[in-house]
Amino acid sequence: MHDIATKTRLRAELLEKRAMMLPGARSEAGRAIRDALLSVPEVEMAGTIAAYVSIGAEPDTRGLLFALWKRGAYVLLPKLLPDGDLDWASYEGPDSLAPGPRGCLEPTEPPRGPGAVASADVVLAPAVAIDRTGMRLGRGGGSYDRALARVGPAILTVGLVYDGELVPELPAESHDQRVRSAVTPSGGLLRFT
Ligand SMILES: Nc1nc2c(c(=O)[nH]1)N(C=O)[C@@H](CNc1ccc(C(=O)N[C@@H](CCC(=O)O)C(=O)O)cc1)CN2
Ligand SMILES: Nc1ncnc2c1ncn2[C@@H]1O[C@H](COP(=O)(O)OP(=O)(O)OP(=O)(O)O)[C@@H](O)[C@H]1O
Repeated sequence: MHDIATKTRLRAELLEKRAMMLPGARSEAGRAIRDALLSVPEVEMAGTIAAYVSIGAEPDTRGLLFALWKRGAYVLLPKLLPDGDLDWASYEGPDSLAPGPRGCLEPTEPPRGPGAVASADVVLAPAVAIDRTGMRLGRGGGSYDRALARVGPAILTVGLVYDGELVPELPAESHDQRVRSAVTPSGGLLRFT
């Protein structure tokens, strides 16, 4: 199979493009994505939302996290486990974060276990690219493949990407989990199902 090599190459190309973005692009994209997500009905209704703290050149999620928290939603954030799986703990504002592995900012609240993601009404996932079927390319740890496999079939899952990262087709391996929607700064929420 060439799929793994294709994914590795695509991931490197797309991350290189992100690294060349102008200063301000991350926060501008983050604001557009925040505004789009805050008006999605499932997000407006959600009691619990699984999200993540952006790192590197990802679209900035910090304003979104703050807005969700201020609105009274229970926000769960991932903590990377040594085997690549994700544990989850609650966000209690910007001061409830501390540096974790791989450049991540992680919640300092007590972890609730890898199964806690199943209690979320909406799950937001980082992505490097998403295709027209919802297939998602991540950082290559398989962390979100494992987390998304625990999420019920009726739950809205959303991949967050820049405009140019919605691509026609990504290679799919058997363990890959699709997201049910993607959000981009210019396109807003795009549902796949
Ligand atoms: N913001 C964010 N949080 C996340 C993820 C993610 O992709 N993004 N993860 C998704 O599974 C999990 C953590 N897994 C990660 C795997 C690899 C790297 C990584 O390659 N880090 C770079 C530095 C960051 C950058 O500059 O882009 C590195 O180590 O070189 C980061 C997180 C859970 N939390
Ligand atoms: N359920 C699982 N249990 C253990 N390992 C897994 C599981 N799912 C995927 N993996 C492993 O994770 C590795 C990376 O897979 P892949 O390239 O699809 O990650 P990704 O979706 O890009 O990354 P991520 O989900 O962390 O953002 C693969 O080697 C795969 O074997």
